[in-house]
Amino acid sequence: MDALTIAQLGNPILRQQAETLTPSQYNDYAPFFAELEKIMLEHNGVGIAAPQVSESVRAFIVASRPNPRYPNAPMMAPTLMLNPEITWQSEETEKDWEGCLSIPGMRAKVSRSTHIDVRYHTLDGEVVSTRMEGFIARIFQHELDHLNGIVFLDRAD
Ligand SMILES: O=C(CSC(=O)[C@H](Cc1ccccc1)CC(F)(F)F)c1ccccc1
Ligand SMILES: [Zn+2]
Repeated sequence: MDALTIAQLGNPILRQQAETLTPSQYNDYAPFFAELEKIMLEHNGVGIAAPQVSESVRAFIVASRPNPRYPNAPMMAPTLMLNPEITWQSEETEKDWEGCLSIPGMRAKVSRSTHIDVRYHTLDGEVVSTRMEGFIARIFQHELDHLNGIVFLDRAD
């Protein structure tokens, strides 16, 4: 597999509805997901969605960690989420800064639900249902938007 590159705003791939992955595809995509995590870390991202490297499938990585903008962000191991969904989201929202590897140099404040219930599949086919809050919930909502052709500037207040 040749090196992945990050699609920039204007690339139509970022405006597509990504395709659901079938469990039989999970293992075929394992090498791609490893590359996806690598390029996210190379760019100091706290998340990345498959369409951002021109693979329009419903998968992303969430990798919260403390950073200058969110010093008390929780430290979490990069987590690959397949066919992710929000099953409930709080009415309560919070505005905060976001960035995007596909829109370098831009920052904007975006309102996101402060609490969400999510469901996703892991590479070994487990179904995970859990509640997220705060910065991790923000990253999840940002990445899920990428699977639906939405970028954070579309939601900037
Ligand atoms: O500029 C970045 C990297 S942008 C980033 O990591 C995106 C994820 C993200 C950053 C901040 C809030 C929500 C999501 C990754 C993307 F573009 F692939 F989705 C940043 C990192 C931490 C906090 C704020 C900004
Ligand atoms: Zn983004």
